[in-house]
Amino acid sequence: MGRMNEANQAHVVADPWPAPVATAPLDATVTIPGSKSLSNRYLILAALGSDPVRIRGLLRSRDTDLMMGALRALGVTCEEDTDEPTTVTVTPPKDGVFSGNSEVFCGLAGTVMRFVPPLVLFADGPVRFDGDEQAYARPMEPLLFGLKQLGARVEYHGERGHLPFTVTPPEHLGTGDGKPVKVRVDSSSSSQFVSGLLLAASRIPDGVLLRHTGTTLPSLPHIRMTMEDINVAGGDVTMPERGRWLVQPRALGLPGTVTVEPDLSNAAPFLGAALIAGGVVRVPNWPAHTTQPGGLLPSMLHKFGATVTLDGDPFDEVNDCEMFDDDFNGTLAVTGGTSIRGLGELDLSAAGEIAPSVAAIATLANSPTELIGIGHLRGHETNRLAALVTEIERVGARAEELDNGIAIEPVADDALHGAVMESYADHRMATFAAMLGLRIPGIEIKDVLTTRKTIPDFTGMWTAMLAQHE
Ligand SMILES: O=C(O)C1=C[C@@H](OP(=O)(O)O)[C@@H](O)[C@H](O)C1
Ligand SMILES: C=C(OP(=O)(O)O)C(=O)O
Repeated sequence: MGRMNEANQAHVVADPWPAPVATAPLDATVTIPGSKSLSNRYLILAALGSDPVRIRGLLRSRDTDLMMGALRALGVTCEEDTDEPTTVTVTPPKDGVFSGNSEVFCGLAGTVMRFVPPLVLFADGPVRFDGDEQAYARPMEPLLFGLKQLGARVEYHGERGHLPFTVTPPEHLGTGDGKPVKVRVDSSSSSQFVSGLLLAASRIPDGVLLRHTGTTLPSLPHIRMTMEDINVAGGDVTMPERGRWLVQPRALGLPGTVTVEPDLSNAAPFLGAALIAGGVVRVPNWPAHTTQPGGLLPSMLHKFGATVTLDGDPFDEVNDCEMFDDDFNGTLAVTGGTSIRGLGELDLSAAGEIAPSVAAIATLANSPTELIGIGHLRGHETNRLAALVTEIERVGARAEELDNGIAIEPVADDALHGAVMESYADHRMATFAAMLGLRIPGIEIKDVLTTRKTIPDFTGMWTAMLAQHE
């Protein structure tokens, strides 16, 4: 049975949270917890190795607790340091074989439901996967189709192509003829199908040749992150052309200690606050080189009208990555101007997960913004395009759903008004509402604790940021 712990429960629903209004320009420094995407990749790669790996700066939130719960169900040990819960040592099963006849609970975590099923290829029996009821709507079929091409059997217990399901490992792995297994999947509804298959592929004898068959491919930085992390773990994965990956068979092993970067997508609401409330917000430990899509934020915030510096150097220079060593970390500082410029058309296909934060800034801009390339957000924690339109209109601004995105038309500040806003069990819809609340009095957010999906204490961090002002 999957472990019943706090992560297995969606969250405790309390009264709506009155979002604080910024009464003075900010002058805040905000330390952002570890990246969800890097934390959960390191946990998977450590589980696929043969020696213990110490992960420092691990995000401790619902999605990473669910990942550790999933790995424990498969026979992996995840042990947190007694005095530092963000340091966790992962020890893979002795013989590299994961425990079958087990159950994994995915909650609403895309990284758990897409990265863990491929581990069943190396298990000694079937594994049943389940999650929050809301997770039943999220697309799964392309990943499971990929696993079938690698020899696994899949049985659906509800709707075909969705949670809950059981994966049974194949009797033999690989082609046996010295050639990589050819796998074709349509990853247009989530990059996580490609990432999940790549993470496991190094352990398939003779390797894997993976091809994406769809016309669009979202979140390419997240796929590059997967490739980089696999290669850091001693793997050999290349992308000879866009939409095609070759994974050589390799024994994986992360370095003995790895350190997780701050979650740059979770930095977005805080940095965006500088534009909305005015003043300056600083985020320490900002990596000059990163595969996180949040690395696109400095240039985006600059276009919205912010002044952006890294360790005091102006944005134009910090954008020139040649200036910095690979492991350079600096303090990113974002200073708001007198008004926010709308961006016209902005393609967010590379960074869909920051769309709600970008939408909040665009709602308070002085001209329209169209966010495009994000049709796949309909399959995120909730249908984010529909949710954003509803919530933007709820406070009196105008928005429209497009085929592949959302058009936002700001209105005069005095046409905006407070409201009790829905969060749809979606951490980013809750932080979106908090951003609007900085400028619109009377916003209350239902179920704000849903932010625990990726931030352990969002309301505490938000209140502390507002307490630091000019
Ligand atoms: O691989 C990852 O860690 C992620 C990939 C993206 O998924 P999609 O490609 O489904 O948007 C992103 O939105 C998600 O938050 C995290
Ligand atoms: C889409 C997201 O999450 P998930 O990893 O559950 O897909 C997100 O965090 O914005």
